[in-house]
Amino acid sequence: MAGYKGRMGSTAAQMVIDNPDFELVGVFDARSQEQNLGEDDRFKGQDVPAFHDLNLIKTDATVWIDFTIPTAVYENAKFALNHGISPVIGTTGMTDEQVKDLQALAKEKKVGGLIAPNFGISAVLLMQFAQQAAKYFPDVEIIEMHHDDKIDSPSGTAISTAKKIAEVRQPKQQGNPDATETIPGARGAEYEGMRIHAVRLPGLVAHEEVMFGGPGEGLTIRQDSFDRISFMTGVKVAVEKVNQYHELFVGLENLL
Ligand SMILES: NC(=O)C1=CN([C@@H]2O[C@H](COP(=O)(O)OP(=O)(O)OC[C@H]3O[C@@H](n4cnc5c(N)ncnc54)[C@H](OP(=O)(O)O)[C@@H]3O)[C@@H](O)[C@H]2O)C=CC1
Ligand SMILES: O=C(O)C1=N[C@H](C(=O)O)C[C@H](O)C1
Repeated sequence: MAGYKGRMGSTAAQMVIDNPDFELVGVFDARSQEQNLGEDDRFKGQDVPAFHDLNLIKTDATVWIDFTIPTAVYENAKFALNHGISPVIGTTGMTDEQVKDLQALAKEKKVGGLIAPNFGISAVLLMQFAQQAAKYFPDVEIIEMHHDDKIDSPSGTAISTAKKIAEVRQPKQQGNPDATETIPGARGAEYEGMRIHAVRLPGLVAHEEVMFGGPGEGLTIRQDSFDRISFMTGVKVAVEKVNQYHELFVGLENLL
């Protein structure tokens, strides 16, 4: 469990501990000085080795769960694949090239893995519904909303949503071609003509709206994660199934 000190990593570590079919055999966090998970007040009584240096990890783990940071996840996933450990990656922010590299490595090593920008069922369905709607409504704006500790934007879920829409939509510049921004950035990020907006506020967890517009009508699709427990069903499914495969999938829907 890489990132076990964090919001998602600690939630996922608890899910693994609580599941009689799983065994938590190690935790990894770059900055923590703990030698054992049990030193963390949230996990008193646990006896699980804690690692802090990728190169010093010795483990018989079969699955590597990663909820870390965008600048660390690629090397973490490469380590896992090179050691025959199936990565279950929730961490967002990798480049398309990094993902392609990991997929090639997984094929070479014949190790199954999953990168899922969102393990929430509501988010997986939102992305599928948005792709369906985009066939009829090419004008779309994505508004993702998260807690104000999130470091990356737009969210991996919003980027994944835009990519799924782009699969069924011709690139199209939206709005007035002569439009100007009185304040730079007012129209948000742009992806193949679509606009993506990132809201960061305390009190939020993870939410996304996809707004479509057409002549005289509109369609809004929304998903909400009110608690990080919402991601755990997807993580559990991924941990149970990923070893059955010999390639690295992108998107939880590939395992559902
Ligand atoms: N796919 C999904 O369903 C979801 C994905 N996410 C993604 O998960 C990631 C983590 O989110 P969140 O838990 O909120 O973030 P946090 O900042 O709470 O947790 C990140 C953790 O990673 C640790 N870390 C940093 N560098 C390394 C490293 N090199 N190796 C191991 N651990 C490291 C941090 O340690 P330290 O604090 O000591 O620096 C921290 O404990 C983000 O990319 C987010 O987008 C979040 C929710 C759902
Ligand atoms: O940082 C978060 O919290 C989340 N990040 C993921 C993303 O970037 O899409 C998934 C979810 O939205 C929560």
